[in-house]
Amino acid sequence: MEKVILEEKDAVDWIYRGEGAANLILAYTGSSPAFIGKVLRIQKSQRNGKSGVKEGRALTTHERLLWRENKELTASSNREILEQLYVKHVMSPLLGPKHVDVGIRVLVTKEFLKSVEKNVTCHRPAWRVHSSQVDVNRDSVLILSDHSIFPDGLEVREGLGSGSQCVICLEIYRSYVTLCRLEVGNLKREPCITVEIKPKCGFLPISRFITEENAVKRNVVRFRMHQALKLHNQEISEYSEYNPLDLFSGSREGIQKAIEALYATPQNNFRVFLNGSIVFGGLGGGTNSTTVQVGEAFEDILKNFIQADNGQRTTSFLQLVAETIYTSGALEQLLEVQKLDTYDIEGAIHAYYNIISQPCMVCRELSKDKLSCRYTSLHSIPLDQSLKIVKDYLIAATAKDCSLMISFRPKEDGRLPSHNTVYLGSTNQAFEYKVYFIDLDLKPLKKMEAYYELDKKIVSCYSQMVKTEHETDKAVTINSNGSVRDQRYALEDGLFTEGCTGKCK
Ligand SMILES: O=P(O)(O)O[C@@H]1[C@@H](OP(=O)(O)O)[C@H](OP(=O)(O)O)[C@H](O)[C@H](OP(=O)(O)O)[C@H]1OP(=O)(O)O
Ligand SMILES: Nc1ncnc2c1ncn2[C@@H]1O[C@H](COP(=O)(O)OP(=O)(O)OP(=O)(O)O)[C@@H](O)[C@H]1O
Ligand SMILES: [Zn+2]
Repeated sequence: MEKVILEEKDAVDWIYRGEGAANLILAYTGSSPAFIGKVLRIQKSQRNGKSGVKEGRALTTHERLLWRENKELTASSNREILEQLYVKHVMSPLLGPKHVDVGIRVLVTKEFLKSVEKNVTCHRPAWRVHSSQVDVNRDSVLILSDHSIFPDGLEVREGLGSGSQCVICLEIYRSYVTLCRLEVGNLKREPCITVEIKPKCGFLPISRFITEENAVKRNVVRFRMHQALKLHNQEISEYSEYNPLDLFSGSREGIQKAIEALYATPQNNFRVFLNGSIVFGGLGGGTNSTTVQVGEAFEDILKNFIQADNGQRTTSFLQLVAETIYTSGALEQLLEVQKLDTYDIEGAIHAYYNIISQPCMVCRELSKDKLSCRYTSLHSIPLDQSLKIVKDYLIAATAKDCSLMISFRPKEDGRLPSHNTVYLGSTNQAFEYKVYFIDLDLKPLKKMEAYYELDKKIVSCYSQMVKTEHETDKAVTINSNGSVRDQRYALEDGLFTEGCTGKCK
């Protein structure tokens, strides 16, 4: 595989699958056994004249200091290779290698990247096209397993010659393919359904470095507070019902509640794919991503998958997802990694200034009465301790931002199971499943100040919203179970004006 170089002629075999802020994901439609069942992860650059979303250089001087104990990382002179090494040597051991695909880098020509860019543009959400493009200055891309299919179930049908039109997907192929774009990942005998979840932070911080005015952070989970700011910035149109504390609760009931809430308000936290094609949730990532929800038709999509009466399939499917999360235990591992953030940004930011040997901007801004020795003492800790605090904070940041892909296929009697099995009691069906973490990127050290600023904005916006709400005594409804109804936060935009100081990013 190392010797392979993807050239212009190969671009036609790769079709748009999805994207996030930094990467484009393409699925393979060609016939090379080396690529069947794989996706390409290609880095993008911003359309603002900068050379790349993430700088081409590997680690900065201060990052070298930060990661000095991880020799594999500091030895790398190239950011792309570094990203992969970070997943391999830092995140994979922490999350469990069976849930992480480190991938393989393959060389690409500039013409390949240019051609890919041209081919996929019409499939990308316009707002993503507007803000980013394929970074054609990269000389390699990452090949990963396609987590939304079970490639060992593929049946290769008779190929399509160059110039022929496929009767299934109606595309005219410019080179020979054995699987059309819709067939890649399409299991002939049984369908594969994949759920993608971006769980975000699953615990309440208890750090003693959280100031009194931010004490609300100890009681309200970050995701829910962030919703207020996103609503204010019109990045979302309604308040999510999802509470990460439920998903990470470790209880069947809590997980089930979280999955139902994600289904009700998916935003960029929940997507469903059928044989690799998105059938529920937003395409292209981001909270304002193109919506391709199918509403009630989702029942129909589940027809060949969940053996239940019409109207009952979605419920059973959500049960299956919840049961799998409970059984796999993957989220327990993820939570442990997230909890490496023990100081909270309000503590870690001081250690950051120690590392970069700059006067602490936070201590400088805290008025004398608020500047307790709790913070000043952080400036006299040994450098090693500062390095550990910030390193752990950044690892936790990766774990708070990654996603989980869970794929299912019905278990077949004749086939030796190659994956774990989960049983769905309501339909009396057994499924094979696999669970993978994706997007385990290294967070740059220089983001620490932005993290601190965003944290302040989130708390400020949320606190202002609650204050206004109490003052106006409106929109608080009590559910039959006694809990306060979440949608009360979907208040008019005008209510946020005082507390919110700007954009969240
Ligand atoms: O800061 P957050 O919690 O909003 O997370 C960012 C995500 O926003 P979200 O709230 O999940 O919609 C954001 O997701 P979207 O682009 O909004 O889909 C990114 O994942 C971002 O990471 P990076 O800058 O691409 O490395 C994420 O930034 P990090 O904080 O993980 O660095
Ligand atoms: N290995 C994979 N198999 C199948 N689909 C994938 C895979 N990796 C990513 N995807 C799809 O592509 C989308 C974008 O990928 P990814 O999260 O890696 O991009 P990103 O730019 O790093 O995201 P972010 O905005 O969080 O930085 C994912 O949300 C997922 O739907
Ligand atoms: Zn300080």
